[in-house]
Amino acid sequence: MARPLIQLALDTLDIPQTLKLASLTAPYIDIFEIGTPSIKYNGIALVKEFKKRFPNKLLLVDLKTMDAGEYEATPFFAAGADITTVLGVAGLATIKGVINAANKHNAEVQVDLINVPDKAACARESAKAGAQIVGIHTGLDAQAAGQTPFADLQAIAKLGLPVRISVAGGIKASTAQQVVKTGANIIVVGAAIYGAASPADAAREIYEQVVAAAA
Ligand SMILES: O=C([C@H](O)CO)[C@H](O)[C@H](O)COP(=O)(O)O
Repeated sequence: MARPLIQLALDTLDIPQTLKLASLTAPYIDIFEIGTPSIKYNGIALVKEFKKRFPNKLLLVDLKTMDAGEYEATPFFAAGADITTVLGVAGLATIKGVINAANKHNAEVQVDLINVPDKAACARESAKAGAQIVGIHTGLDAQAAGQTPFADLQAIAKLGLPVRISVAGGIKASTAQQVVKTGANIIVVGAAIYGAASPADAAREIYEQVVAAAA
């Protein structure tokens, strides 16, 4: 099996701290994600800064677009985003708008299935519309209420759709192998790395778990 990619969700608001985290963990990370709180707080300048500092990494900007898909996503692709996210609950017109923007910039779209009632239907429609990635996502607030992404990941993986599957929601070293074996192509990790005493060690441990599971 090809090794799934590891995505670091950078949800910290402080720019120097964010860039330091990225530098410390870079050997083990394939995709840097500028998290939703950070992109709202810091804006598009941070996208340009990341592209300049980490030209060899993929960059996902977690816009979680809800409306005006093409209009909102276009400047972020133009600034260097390789992937942006659009909410599944936004509906197909908005999803298609972000796909149009991505296609014009040779970039990709992730449809985030957070809080989508019928995730299978949304994943099918997103794949048909040309999205490259669907995201199984238990958000931070849902995690605090005890929810996990594992059952949804299993259900979507079973569909065998022509999209890559990303999984996010409290993933850590002890659950990394499980999500790889269930069929995730992109493993998103936030708090388990940025909240660790040693983010570099935490990232390396997750990398080793993903490599082992994919072997
Ligand atoms: O997307 C996220 C969340 O909605 C805040 O923007 C997180 O980045 C994502 O859930 C990954 O973080 P962890 O759950 O802490 O691993």
